[in-house]
Amino acid sequence: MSSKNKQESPTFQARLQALKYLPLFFKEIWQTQPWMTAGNIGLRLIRSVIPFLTLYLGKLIIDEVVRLINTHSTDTRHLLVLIGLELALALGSDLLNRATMLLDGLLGDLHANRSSIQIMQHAATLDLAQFEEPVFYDKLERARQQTVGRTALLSQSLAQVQDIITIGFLGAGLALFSPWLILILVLSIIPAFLGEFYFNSQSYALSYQWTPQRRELDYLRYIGASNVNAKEVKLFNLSGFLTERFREVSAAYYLQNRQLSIRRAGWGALLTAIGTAGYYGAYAFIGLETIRGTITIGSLTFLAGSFRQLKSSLEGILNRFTSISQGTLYLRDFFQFFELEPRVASPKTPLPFPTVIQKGFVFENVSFKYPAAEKWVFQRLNFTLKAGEKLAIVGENGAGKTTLVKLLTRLYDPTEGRILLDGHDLREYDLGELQRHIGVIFQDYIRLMMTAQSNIAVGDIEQINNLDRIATASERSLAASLIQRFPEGFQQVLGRHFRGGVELSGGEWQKIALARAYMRDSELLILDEPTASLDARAEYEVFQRFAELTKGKMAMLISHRFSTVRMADRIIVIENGQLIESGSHEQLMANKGRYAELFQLQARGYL
Ligand SMILES: Nc1ncnc2c1ncn2[C@@H]1O[C@H](COP(=O)(O)OP(=O)(O)OP(=O)(O)O)[C@@H](O)[C@H]1O
Repeated sequence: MSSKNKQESPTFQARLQALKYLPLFFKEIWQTQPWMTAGNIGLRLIRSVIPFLTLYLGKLIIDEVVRLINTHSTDTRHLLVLIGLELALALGSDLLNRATMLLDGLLGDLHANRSSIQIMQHAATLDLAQFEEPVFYDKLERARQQTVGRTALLSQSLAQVQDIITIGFLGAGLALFSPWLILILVLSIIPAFLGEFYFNSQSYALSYQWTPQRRELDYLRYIGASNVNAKEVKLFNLSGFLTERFREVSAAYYLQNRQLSIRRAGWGALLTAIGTAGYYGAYAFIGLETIRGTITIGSLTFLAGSFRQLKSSLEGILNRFTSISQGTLYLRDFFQFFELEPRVASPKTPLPFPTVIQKGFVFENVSFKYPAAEKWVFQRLNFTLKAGEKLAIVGENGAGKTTLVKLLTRLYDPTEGRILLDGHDLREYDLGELQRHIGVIFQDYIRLMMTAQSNIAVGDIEQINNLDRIATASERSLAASLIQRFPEGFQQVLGRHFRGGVELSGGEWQKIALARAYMRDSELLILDEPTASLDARAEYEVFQRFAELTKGKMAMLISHRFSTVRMADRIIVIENGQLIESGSHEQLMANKGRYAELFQLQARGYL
C-alpha cells in the first residue's frame, strides 16, 4: 500500500462522457421527492429574472431623478412608486433565496439518506469475492464518500440553470446596446475558465489516484483510536508505529496537494486579473458613451451593472461547469458501483429446495482458489455429507475448513467441479433459499454493538420481535444465565461502542453467537469453531443441547478441539487441499493415521 497508486486518472474525454450521468442523477433527485424538486426548479426560474428587473428598475429610478432635477419638478409620485417596486423586489428576492436554500438543504439531506441506503442495499447483493478486490473497495469508497459532494452537485446544477436564464435576459439587454461589450466580456472570462477547468481536473486526478492511501489513512485512524484495539495498541506500544505511518502517508499527500494548491492560487490570481481588466475596459467605454450623450446616466448604471452581473454570472457558470463536471466523475463512480452485478446468482427457474434433504451434499471433484490468489485451496476434493449426519472437519490452520463452508453456502462457487444437493448442482437452487436453509456460525461471527435481543435475532432477523424464540435460543446456547445478569436483560446494549453498553468476555460473546444457531430451523447447521472460547463445562453442556436439537438433522462442526470433534458421527481430515482420512473417532484412532497423531499431540499437551 505504500507505493503510490498508478491508476490512470480520467481524461478530458472521460470527463465529458461522465456528463451523461447528470440526467440519471436528476432522475434520482426527482424520485427522492418530486414536489420539492419541482418547487425548487420553479423558485429558481422566478429568481433568474430578478437581477435583470432590479437593474432595469435602477435605471428607471436614476433617469427619473435626473428628469426631476432637470425639469425642477416636485411631482415625485412616480419616483416613489419605482423605489417601492425595487424594495418589493429586494424583499421578494431574499424570500426566494431562503426558500431555495431551504429546499436545497432538505432535498440534499433526503437524497444523501436515500443514496446511503441504496449503497448498503446494493452492497448486500454483491459477492464476497467482490469485497475482497481492492479496486472494488476503492469504487465503493468513492461512491460512499461523495454523498456530501452529490448534495453540492444538486444545488450547483440547479444554480447553473438559473444563471443561464439570468444571462439570457442580461445578455439581450447588453447586446441591444453594443455587441462589442458581449465580446469583451467573453474574452475576459475564458482564460479564468480554462484555468479553473485545468486545475479541477488535476485535483480530481490527485484525489482519484490517492484513494488507496486515503483508505489506508482511515484505517490507521481507526486502528489508532478505536476502543476495540486500545489494549493492544497500549501494551505493544503501537501508537508511535501507527502515527509514524500516518504521518508519512498524510505528509506525502499534503505535499502533492500543496503543490497543486499553490499553482492553482497563482494562476487563478493572474487569470482573474485579466477578467477584471476587461470589466474596467468596458466600464470606460460605457462612461465615454454617456459623456458623448449617446446614452442616459440611467442607462450607464444599467449597462455597467448588467456587465458586472453578467461577468459574475458567467464566471459562476464556467467555474461551476468545471466543478459540475468533476462532480459527475464522482457520479460515475456512484452509478458504476450500481452497475456491478453479483457473479454468484440464482438461476432463472430454480429447483424447489427439498423440504427434507434425502441424500445430502456431495463434493464432486471440487477445486477452488480465491479469485486473487495463486494457490489452490482444494484440488479435486470429493466427499459426502449424508442426510442426517453430523460431520466434523479437522485440518491444520489454513487447510481450507472455513473455505469449505463458504463453498457449501455459495458465498463462492467452486473454480472447478461441483457440489450437489440431493443429486442437483447447488447452482440450480435459489441462492437465498439455500442460504436460508443452512445455519452458519462463523469463527469470526459478527459482534453487533446493539442489544442482546438484536444480537441473537441475527440468526433469523425476521424473528427479531419473537421474544419467546429468542429466549429459548438463549437457553439452549447457555446465554440465558448471562442475560439474566444484565441490568437491562435482553435490551442490554452489548460492547463498549455506545453509552451504557457492557463488554463481554470471548466465551460470553460465543454463547450469544451460538444462540443464533438456534434461531432458525435449519436443515444443516454449521458451526465453525463453536467452542473455541468456552470453558470445559460450558463446552460439555453446549454439546449436550446441540445433540438434542440436531437429532435427525445435518450438522457440520469445524474445530481444533478434539473434545468437540469426537461428538460427531464421522470425522474427515483435510490436508493439502485433499481429504486424507474419514471415519468415526474410534475408527480413525484405530487407523493410527494423521487424526490419531493430532489427537495424541493435543492429549499430551494437556498432561
Ligand atoms: N479471502 C481470501 N482470499 C485469498 N485467500 C484466502 C482467503 N481466505 C482464505 N484464504 C486462504 O485459503 C486458505 C484456506 O483458508 P481457510 O480460512 O479456509 O482455512 P481454515 O482451515 O479454516 O484455517 P483455520 O484453522 O486457521 O481457521 C488459506 O491458505 C488462506 O490463506
